[in-house]
Amino acid sequence: MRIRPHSETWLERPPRARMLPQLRPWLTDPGSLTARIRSRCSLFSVEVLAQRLAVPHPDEAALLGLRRGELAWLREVLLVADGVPVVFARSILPRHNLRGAWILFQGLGSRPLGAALFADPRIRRQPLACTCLDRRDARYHRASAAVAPRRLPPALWARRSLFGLRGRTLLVSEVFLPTILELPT
Ligand SMILES: C=C(O[C@@H]1C=C(C(=O)O)C=C[C@H]1O)C(=O)O
Repeated sequence: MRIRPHSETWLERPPRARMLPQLRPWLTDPGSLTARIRSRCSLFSVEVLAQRLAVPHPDEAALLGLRRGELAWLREVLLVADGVPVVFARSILPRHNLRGAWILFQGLGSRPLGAALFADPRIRRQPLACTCLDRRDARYHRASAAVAPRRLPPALWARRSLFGLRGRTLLVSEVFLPTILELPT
């Protein structure tokens, strides 16, 4: 089934009307998501799903200043709290960024990207934006495949932001699975 690129709208602030109040802090906390989850569970882990060259989603490419169809480094993971996946995360790094400052991307393995990003005072996070991804978006299906056979609701809230280090940029997107609400807010 071909999923046509869907141009969703990324909002600066989550709409109050369409969102469970307990989800809102997860979408707006500017700190490390890894740290926030770790502080709310006993056992945290990162399940690496993919780490390879790939063509970003059109709106990801636009945000990173890449041409449509231009390859970039993709890392997709599940953040797992006490054995339960709670976030599907997708990070995109332009290929020319891999050398030098961003070499960390390659050596991470199952260590959380956030632990490296937030440990470096030189790294700057740009403002968060959020959207609701549904079956029209290929990333919804990536998240759905990652958690199968667990079923997902028809739409998932997600957030994203750019990280910058010496003019190089990394785009981190985080899709919140319904199980995130089982953690203390
Ligand atoms: C940016 C962070 O890193 C988290 C860990 C990721 C990974 O290991 O690939 C990806 C996205 C984030 O949810 C964070 O902790 O805030």
